[in-house]
Amino acid sequence: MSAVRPSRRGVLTSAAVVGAAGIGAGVSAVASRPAAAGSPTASRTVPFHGTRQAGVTTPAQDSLVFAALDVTTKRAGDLADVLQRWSAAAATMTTGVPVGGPGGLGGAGDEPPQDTGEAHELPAANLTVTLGYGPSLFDERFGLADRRPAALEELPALPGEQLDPTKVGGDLCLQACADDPQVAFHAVRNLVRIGRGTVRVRWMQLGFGRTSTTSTTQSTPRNLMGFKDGTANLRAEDTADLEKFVWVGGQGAPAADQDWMRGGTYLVARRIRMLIESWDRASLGEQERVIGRAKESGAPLSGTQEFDALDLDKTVHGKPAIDVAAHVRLAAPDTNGGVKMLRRGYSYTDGLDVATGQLDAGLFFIVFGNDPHQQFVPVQRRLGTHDALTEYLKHTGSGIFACPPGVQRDGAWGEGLFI
Ligand SMILES: C=CC1=C(C)c2cc3[nH]c(cc4nc(cc5[nH]c(cc1n2)c(C)c5CCC(=O)O)C(CCC(=O)O)=C4C)c(C)c3C=C
Ligand SMILES: [Fe+2]
Repeated sequence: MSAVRPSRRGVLTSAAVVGAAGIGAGVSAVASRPAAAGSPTASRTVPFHGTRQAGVTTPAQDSLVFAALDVTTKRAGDLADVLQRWSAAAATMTTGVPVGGPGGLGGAGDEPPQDTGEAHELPAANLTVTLGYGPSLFDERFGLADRRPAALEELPALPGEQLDPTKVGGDLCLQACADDPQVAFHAVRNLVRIGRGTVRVRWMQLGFGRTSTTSTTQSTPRNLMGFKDGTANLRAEDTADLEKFVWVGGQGAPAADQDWMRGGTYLVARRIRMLIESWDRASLGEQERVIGRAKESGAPLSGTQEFDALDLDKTVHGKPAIDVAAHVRLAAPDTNGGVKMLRRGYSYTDGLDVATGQLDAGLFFIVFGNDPHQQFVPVQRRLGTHDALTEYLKHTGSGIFACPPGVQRDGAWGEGLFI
């Protein structure tokens, strides 16, 4: 019998998780169930309750299930009820326990069990569930028009995007992340089931590998272009920058214009298809010029080590070491008025695009910030116009959501708005 060796990424993540206990929406080392063999991180739990929602600064887990939903009722009370039931179910599932408690898979033989069952005996796998409200939730249906924060405005049309109308918007979003894809899927599936009759899924995206680092304890993963992604990201340990750029009303950030959003953040999601076949035909030199970093080491083309700072003024044989159209030059805070963001995206594939015979795969880009129209939007405008990477990308899905602050132990999602 061959022993199953934990993957290198798994080992690193495990160490990371232990080291990161207490950071941000802290990861607790309390195991709710025995860890599955060969799965060193799987028994870890991330507390659902706290001052911040989990799933923002939590060390990025391996898998994502993202769902945008529409509210199908006009009764605010029905939605409040679902949000309360969602809070209880999410709190339970994040400890590795079925919806409805330890007996949630059983019950009366003539009724469906409270829990669908596919995560039974799987560990909690660092499951986090993060809720967001879309701008459309603040239309006339629930009388919330004057409660919409100014920053929660629909994204404008952006250069070069080719959005699929079936992958845009949503009244609500649920971001479930876990180190086991079945645990993440189980969470969204059960919440959708609880919401039946009040909410319905508008669009959904599965992600299978993190493309960012959100803690100094994590190693840098690679995206589907084969490049290290997340090197220059904001991290849970960058507390002053998180206050300034991520948390609404944080120190050094603009004041919150709605009390219910203080301590929350905004999530922008972009489904970005990579034109993988073209990329794979590009030479190594061209790929590195386009990104502005070396493929193997991840070092900026102006340096030698992954974490060397970008030197945008350095020239080699009279030419900029980092090309004028390189992605990192055009995305860097130094060339964008100092703007920073917390990237927390995932690789995705939806198999074959039968219309073209090419792979439908790329990056499900998720970014958190306290003022997306001054952060994501201007940077993306610039990238969409000048970035050499744009030739290899197609933005096909999009959404913006306000993620309220965390839920206290005796509280529920929807507080300050519906409850
Ligand atoms: C609007 C913001 C951004 C989008 C959209 C975006 C898409 C995107 N990025 C990569 C690959 C890499 N990005 C890298 C760095 C990087 N990207 C952004 C912003 C967006 N990227 C920022 C702010 C940065 C950091 C720049 C800096 O300060 O140096 C890198 C380099 C490694 C890293 O620092 O993370 C890669 C690689 C892809 C493939 C992509 C769309 C599919
Ligand atoms: Fe990028």
